[in-house]
Amino acid sequence: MASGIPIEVSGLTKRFGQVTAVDDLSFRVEPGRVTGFLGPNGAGKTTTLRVLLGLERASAGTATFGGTPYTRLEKPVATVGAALDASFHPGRTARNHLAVYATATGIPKQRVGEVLDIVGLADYADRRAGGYSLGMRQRLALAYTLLGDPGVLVLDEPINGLDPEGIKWIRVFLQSLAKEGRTVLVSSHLLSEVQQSVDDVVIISRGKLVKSGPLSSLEIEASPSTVVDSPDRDRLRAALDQAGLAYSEGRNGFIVDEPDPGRVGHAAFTGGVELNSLHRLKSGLEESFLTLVGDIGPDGPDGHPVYPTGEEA
Ligand SMILES: Nc1ncnc2c1ncn2[C@@H]1O[C@H](COP(=O)(O)OP(=O)(O)OP(=O)(O)O)[C@@H](O)[C@H]1O
Repeated sequence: MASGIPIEVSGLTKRFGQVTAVDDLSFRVEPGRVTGFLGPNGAGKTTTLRVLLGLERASAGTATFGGTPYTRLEKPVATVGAALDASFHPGRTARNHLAVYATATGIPKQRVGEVLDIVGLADYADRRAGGYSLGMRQRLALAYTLLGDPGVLVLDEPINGLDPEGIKWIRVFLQSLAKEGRTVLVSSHLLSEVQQSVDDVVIISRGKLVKSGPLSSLEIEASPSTVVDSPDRDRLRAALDQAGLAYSEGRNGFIVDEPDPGRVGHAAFTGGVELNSLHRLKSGLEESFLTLVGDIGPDGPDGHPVYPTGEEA
C-alpha cells in the first residue's frame, strides 16, 4: 500500500462563466482518518473533487496531494483511488470492467480477484453489471478505487442509495481503510448519512468553507444551544461578545453555546439588536449542520421568526 498523504486545498476558486462554484476554499484532509466532505446540493463538492483530480483547471488556488497536483503525481493510480461519476457498461461483468482497467493502468490481473473479495462482490463478479443493484454498483466503484492499492481514497457520495446493511458494511470498511493509514475523503450532502462513518468534517456552502475539524467539535455545537439571527449581524455579534457568549456563525444565524434562548434574547435586547430568529436548537447534530450550511432556515415555514415555545428542547 502507498502511504497516506494529506489532501491540501488552498485558496481554491473555480468559476464557470458567471457562476463561482468554489470560492477561495481552503482545508486539509489528514491520513489515518475518514473525512466527510459535506454540503447541500450545488455547494461545490463535485467541482472541488474534479479540480483535485485534475479533471478541471482551477481559476485560482491549488488542490494537491501533499503538495503535488494529481496531474504531476509519479504513480497516480497507486497514489489516489477515486470514484467520481462511476458508470458501467450494462453488458459487461464486474470482473471484466476491472480487468480492462487493470490492464490499461499496468496493474497485475490477480489484483482484480483481490479487490472483488475485499468489497464483497466475488460471488457476483461474473454477472453483468446491468443487473446490479445500486449497492452492488457502489461496491464495484469502490473496487475500482482500490485496484492500485492507493494511500488516498476520494469517494463521491459512496453511501447514497445503500440499504441499511450496505451502510453498516461501508462504515466498517471506510474505518478499516483509515486504520491502515490511508487518507479517506467521502462526499455527501447529508450529515446524517455519514455521521457514524467519519472522524472529521469539511463543510461547505455556496462554494465557501463553513467549518472543518473533528466531528466532535460539531457535536459540541449541537449540545443544548440556541440559534439566533438578526438583520444586523454585526450588532448581534457585538452583543453576544459583550455578554460573553460563545458562538459559531453559519448562513442561517449564530449557534450560541447557551441552552436558554431567554438569556440570548436578553443579550440582544441589552445590545439594542433587532432579532428575526431566536430558538433553541432542536434536533442536535443535523440541525446544527443545516444552520451552518443554510439549507433550511430556523424560521418557520411561512418565513416568520420562530420564538421559543418551551417545547423544543
Ligand atoms: N460545468 C459547469 N458549468 C457551469 N456551472 C457548473 C458546472 N459544474 C458545476 N456548476 C455549478 O457550480 C455549482 C456547484 O456545483 P457542484 O456540482 O460542484 O456542487 P455539489 O456540491 O457537488 O452538488 P451535488 O451534490 O448536487 O453534485 C452549481 O451551481 C453548479 O450548477
